[in-house]
Amino acid sequence: MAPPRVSRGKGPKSKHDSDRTLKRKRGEDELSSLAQKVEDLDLKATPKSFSDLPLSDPTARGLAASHFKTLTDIQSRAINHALKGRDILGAAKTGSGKTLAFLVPVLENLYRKQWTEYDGLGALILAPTRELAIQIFEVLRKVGRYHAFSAGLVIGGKSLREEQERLGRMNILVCTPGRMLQHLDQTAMLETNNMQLLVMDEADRILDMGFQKTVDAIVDHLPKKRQTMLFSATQTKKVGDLARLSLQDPEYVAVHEAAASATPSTLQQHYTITPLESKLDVLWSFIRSNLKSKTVVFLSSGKQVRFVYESFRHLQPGIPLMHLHGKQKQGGRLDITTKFSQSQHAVLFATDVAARGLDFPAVDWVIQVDCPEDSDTYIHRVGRTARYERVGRAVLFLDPSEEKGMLKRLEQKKVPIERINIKANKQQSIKNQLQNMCFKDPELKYLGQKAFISYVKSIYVQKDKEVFILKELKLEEFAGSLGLPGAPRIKFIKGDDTKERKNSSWKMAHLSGSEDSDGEGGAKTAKKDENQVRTRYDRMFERRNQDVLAEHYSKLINDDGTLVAIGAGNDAGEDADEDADFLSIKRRFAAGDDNLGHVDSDSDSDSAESGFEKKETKVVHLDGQDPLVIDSKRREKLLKSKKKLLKFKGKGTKLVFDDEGNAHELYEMEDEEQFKARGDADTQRERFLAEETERTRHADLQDKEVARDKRREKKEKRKARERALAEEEAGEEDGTGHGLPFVPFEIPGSDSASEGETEAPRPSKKQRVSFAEPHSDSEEGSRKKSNKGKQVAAQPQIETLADLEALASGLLD
Ligand SMILES: Nc1ncnc2c1ncn2[C@@H]1O[C@H](COP(=O)(O)OP(=O)(O)OP(=O)(O)O)[C@@H](O)[C@H]1O
Repeated sequence: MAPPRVSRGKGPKSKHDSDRTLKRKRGEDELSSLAQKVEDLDLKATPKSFSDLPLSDPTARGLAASHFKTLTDIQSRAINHALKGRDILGAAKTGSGKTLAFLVPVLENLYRKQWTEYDGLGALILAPTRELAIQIFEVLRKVGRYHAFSAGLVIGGKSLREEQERLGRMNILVCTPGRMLQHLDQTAMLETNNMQLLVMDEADRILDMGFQKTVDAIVDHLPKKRQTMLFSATQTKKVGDLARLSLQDPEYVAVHEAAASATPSTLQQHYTITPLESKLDVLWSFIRSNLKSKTVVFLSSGKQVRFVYESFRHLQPGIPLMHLHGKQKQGGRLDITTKFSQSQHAVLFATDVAARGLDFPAVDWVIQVDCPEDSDTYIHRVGRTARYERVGRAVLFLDPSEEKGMLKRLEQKKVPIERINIKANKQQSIKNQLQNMCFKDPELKYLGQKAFISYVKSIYVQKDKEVFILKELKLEEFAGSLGLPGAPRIKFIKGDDTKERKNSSWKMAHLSGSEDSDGEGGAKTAKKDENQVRTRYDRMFERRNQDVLAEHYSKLINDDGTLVAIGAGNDAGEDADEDADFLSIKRRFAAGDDNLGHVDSDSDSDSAESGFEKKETKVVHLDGQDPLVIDSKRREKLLKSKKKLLKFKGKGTKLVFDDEGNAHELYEMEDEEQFKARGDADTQRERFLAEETERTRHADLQDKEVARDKRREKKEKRKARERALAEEEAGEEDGTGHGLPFVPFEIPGSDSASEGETEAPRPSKKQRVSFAEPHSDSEEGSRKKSNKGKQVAAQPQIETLADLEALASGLLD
């Protein structure tokens, strides 16, 4: 409870007191009337605009300032229920406005609970990708600009420590699951026992296999009693998922379940039968004939994206090209999303990292060059166009082997899609150009090889074998279409591949032969080559590619143990030997430095004869270690440092003495019979692990509890102090006594002090609520102005990429 305020002033004091009491009273009245309206909400009604909803003034103003007036279907059906605190399972088409459907209730429900800085974390919003989290955060900043909550973005990419320091102050967090879990595990300042709302955008993606465990662990940290909202464009009512999130009697708001199709009606969807080996030609022809469009092109892997981007860039199609995939650095990814959002005409090559949730404005086309893994992914990909009542077109390239299976899947999901044919006269082949480029540029060729391998691998691992039939793909031709002289061999299809090669035409065999000269042929064909006449051109080709490729072969193997390029067996073996040589210690040593260990020397007579400085190769024998060959100046120096040499010496053994003074090893084998009596080794190991895990978990919980208690105690004391101070200062002020409690929507990176604000007194809950109301006293104008100034200053403008990066790359930089 706030301590009684000490009255110090005279005459005007009582007037201010009564002003303040009046305002507080008005705030309370408005709040209770708002709560009553929410209570009375008719859940069967379908409101048309935001003004039909019982919303607080700050939210209503935020929505109006962001030009949101009418409600979309999902908003109209979900917000009512969510305002009443019900759990929601929301499914609606892509681009239908799901973000506001959960953000508005988050703001409102915390507002009605009079949430303040002291109440800690009130709402947690999870998104599957960093980009989506940033996007949600941006919308939150826009519509929540008149609220006084603090909000943060937790997406990794910044030091955990920096984030930790600020997390304790946040009311709303938008985050990716991995990073959030890290904080929940490690940040004692983060209190979640009071949390009110959990939201998951693209919930099905978050709940799929990759994130399941993380989500389980996050939910473990959250209070059981809370409101949970799940949203996605393709949601199922998986009982297991709902149970793991402890959803309570959720309202299932599925806007497209009743609809005739699962995709927006403004979206035209087509597919074309394009054999794998013609895909790049068709894509190129498409891009060349749509230079005045904005297009997103989906490919199955980051390596594919890189290769297509790099090779098309060389070919200069006459439209800006960009690429986005998960392996890019976060800064780069943001840079590209911003650039593509701002572009009028551009092509973005992307993996599924861009498939969900990203709201690129005005995309005309979505081209799916590689078949999506399932119909849900298809729906999310095409959803990058035709967003919020805009028109858009999507084309899916299907290999003949994929047609039947994929169309069946799409039909099951109510996706209306029609076949189109590519006009033959518009088609252009770039195969020769690609081959030429790969020939001249070994790096590009290497990228092509990686792209090939990753594509084949992606087909191999696909679950839906009715759609993805590896045997039916013409891989040699596909490799040729990427500009490669032959298909890199892949271990898991070795059997098929060998058979195929045996049966392949002479021409194909010849092609593989020429690959051999390139260092890519198999051992068999290499032998054949010895008898063949090699032209000068062949030799030039060999020389041109040798070095770079030799390096890349080893990479091909190292990156993924299962993949081997043709002929890499030989070459890689050599490389491996070379590597081994490179790593072994062979150094020169000048005599006289045998301060550690025993030294054998072996003089270099050639160098002595030649008159150069005499050097010796020596071998130092260290106790219990392999001998060290000393043959370099660096090693000479090293030998002078006992400390450095210590790392080459064996570690001492620690002995323990029993009561009789007998020495024992620290760990000794126990009596075998005794050991066996306790059960077999596996059971004992499991038991030991279980006990240790439990012990650690228990200790961890205790540590956290202690840390939390300390923090809570500190916080209570601070609160009491600040309340007293606030009351006192409010009494001394001439004006209304209401200050901006703390920076609204505190942004990662914003520093309120640096924006010229002095420390504002901490308000009580009641003050915060009444702050949202217009001031009516004589100084209202000036106060309003100054507050407005603060709000504007505190709302960082995202104009440049650097701003966005600063915003995104972690919490409160
Ligand atoms: N009530 C509204 N009035 C006008 N525009 C809106 C409204 N609600 C959302 N929008 C706009 O519609 C677009 C799509 O919204 P949003 O990103 O929330 O869609 P979504 O359903 O989450 O899509 P996805 O499933 O792809 O994530 C955004 O540009 C947003 O600004």
